[in-house]
Amino acid sequence: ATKMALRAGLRSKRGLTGVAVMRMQSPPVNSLNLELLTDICIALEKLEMDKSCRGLIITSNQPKVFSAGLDILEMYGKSPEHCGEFWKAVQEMWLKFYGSNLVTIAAINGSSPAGGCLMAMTCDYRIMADNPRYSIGLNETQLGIVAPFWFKDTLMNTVGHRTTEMALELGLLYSPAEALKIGMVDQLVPEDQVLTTATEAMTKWLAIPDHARQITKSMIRKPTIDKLMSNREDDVKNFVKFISKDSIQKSLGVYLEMLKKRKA
Ligand SMILES: CC/C=C\C/C=C\C/C=C\C/C=C/C(=O)SCCNC(=O)CCNC(=O)[C@H](O)C(C)(C)COP(=O)(O)OP(=O)(O)OC[C@H]1O[C@@H](n2cnc3c(N)ncnc32)[C@H](O)[C@@H]1OP(=O)(O)O
Repeated sequence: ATKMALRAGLRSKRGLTGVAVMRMQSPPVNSLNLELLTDICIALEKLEMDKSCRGLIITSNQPKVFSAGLDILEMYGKSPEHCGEFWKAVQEMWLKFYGSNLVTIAAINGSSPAGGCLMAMTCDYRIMADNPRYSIGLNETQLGIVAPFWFKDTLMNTVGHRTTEMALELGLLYSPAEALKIGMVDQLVPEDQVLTTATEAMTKWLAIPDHARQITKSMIRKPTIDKLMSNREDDVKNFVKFISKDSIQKSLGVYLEMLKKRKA
């Protein structure tokens, strides 16, 4: 049987129709592996084609974690072919979310490093649980790897040039309060109110006529999307070449060990 990695459904509670809630549920930490990325893309594609759907809230069913980012095990000790397939799925997820016609809101109910932060930043609006134990940011350099240009562009479009320099070069993970201050997230609320607040925010976004909002969104995001679209294959090649290096594989191995030791 295939594992359901997420649930998506149209809700009509409290008069909010046409809004899907996608809950990532890939234990233990919603790391984005090929299966979860594929499930997310298929679900989003279906919603995008469903004329009754206007908005999507993405959240996590796992305690304390929104998403741990890309699954390191998909990039560690794997063949170049596998790494290439994986990277195409990461690109696909980003392209679908960043270019979505739906109103997309991230209800960030836990930590969200690296690819998890990227996913949240593709959304139109971000609400995070106000818990100082949680963190969010693009921490790739701390793993000895380099966030590709479209991760960098997404961050720059969200928080600006100077903050991106600091955030990316140092691989900073921010507390919710810090993330709010730099504009990485838009709102903080107590943990048990993240989803209800996302629903309230959605009402505001849905009050705008879809066509006007969609054209405006596309006008702002299209240049960034086109940049990857016209470089997809080279980006895959660069990734495979980079990730296959012995030195990079070694860094990933050390990082994985560190994660395990930290737990012990
Ligand atoms: C020139 C440029 C060209 C091309 C580009 C090249 C390269 C760029 C490539 C990729 C970009 C990468 C993006 C990423 O997203 S990399 C992933 C980064 N993620 C992290 O650093 C997060 C690591 N995890 C954590 O910090 C914590 O797990 C977390 C805070 C999320 C949750 O903490 P908690 O205490 O609740 O759980 P843990 O006990 O730490 O973890 C449970 C279990 O899960 C394993 N784990 C955690 N995260 C990952 C992950 N991202 N991938 C795989 N596995 C993960 C962890 O080891 C534990 O495993 P086990 O001990 O076996 O139970």
